[in-house]
Amino acid sequence: MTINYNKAEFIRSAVRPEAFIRDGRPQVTFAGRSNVGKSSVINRLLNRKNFARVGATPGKTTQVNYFLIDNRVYLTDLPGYGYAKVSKEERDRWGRLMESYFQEPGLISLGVLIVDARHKPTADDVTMFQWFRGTGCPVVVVANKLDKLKKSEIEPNLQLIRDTLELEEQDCLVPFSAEKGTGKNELLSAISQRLGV
Ligand SMILES: Nc1nc2c(ncn2[C@@H]2O[C@H](COP(=O)(O)OP(=O)(O)OP(=O)(O)O)[C@@H](O)[C@H]2O)c(=O)[nH]1
Repeated sequence: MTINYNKAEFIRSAVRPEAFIRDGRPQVTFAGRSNVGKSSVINRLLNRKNFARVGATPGKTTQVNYFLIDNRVYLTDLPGYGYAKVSKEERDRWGRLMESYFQEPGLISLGVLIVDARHKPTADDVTMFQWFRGTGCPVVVVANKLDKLKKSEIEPNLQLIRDTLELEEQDCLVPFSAEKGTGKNELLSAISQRLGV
């Protein structure tokens, strides 16, 4: 039975590893640089306007947010990274939380890394991709803000993303626009296919 993304509820924010959810349901984990449009992508998937936070002060909160979809699957929202104005203390807190998250076996069923379709992925994007890889889970890469590209720029930019992240044949790169809704169905079916639901 397909997942009903209209049935989504916020469960909790985890600021410490003790609060990570471990109840056996599959978890689809979203990560991305601050301001890449992660909240907008999540809102688009869930057919909501202001469900996941959009446009708040970038990088202000270091917490893992859990949304339960259709009572079956968690959408796990990792705190954004790479925001220059974050204090060292906040960055360290982020690092410790992520270390715990990625080190714990079996937490992630599927990784969704959101990058900016306009730019070469940053060193932080590459690191995050490798962390996902390191868990052994499948990873889907979403190239967001596609609407900001000229048609002629799309293919070269996607290739740059593939090359920089060293994507392999089986890896999925979904061109996406949270603004326009482009790529939504492709992303939903990539998720379903990889979760086997
Ligand atoms: N043109 C365009 N703008 C987008 C798109 N997705 C997001 N934005 C804009 O990008 C800005 C950042 O979006 P957010 O969804 O808040 O980004 P975020 O990654 O969740 O940011 P943090 O809260 O800092 O982690 C907002 O002004 C959005 O309206 C898109 O596909 N196209």
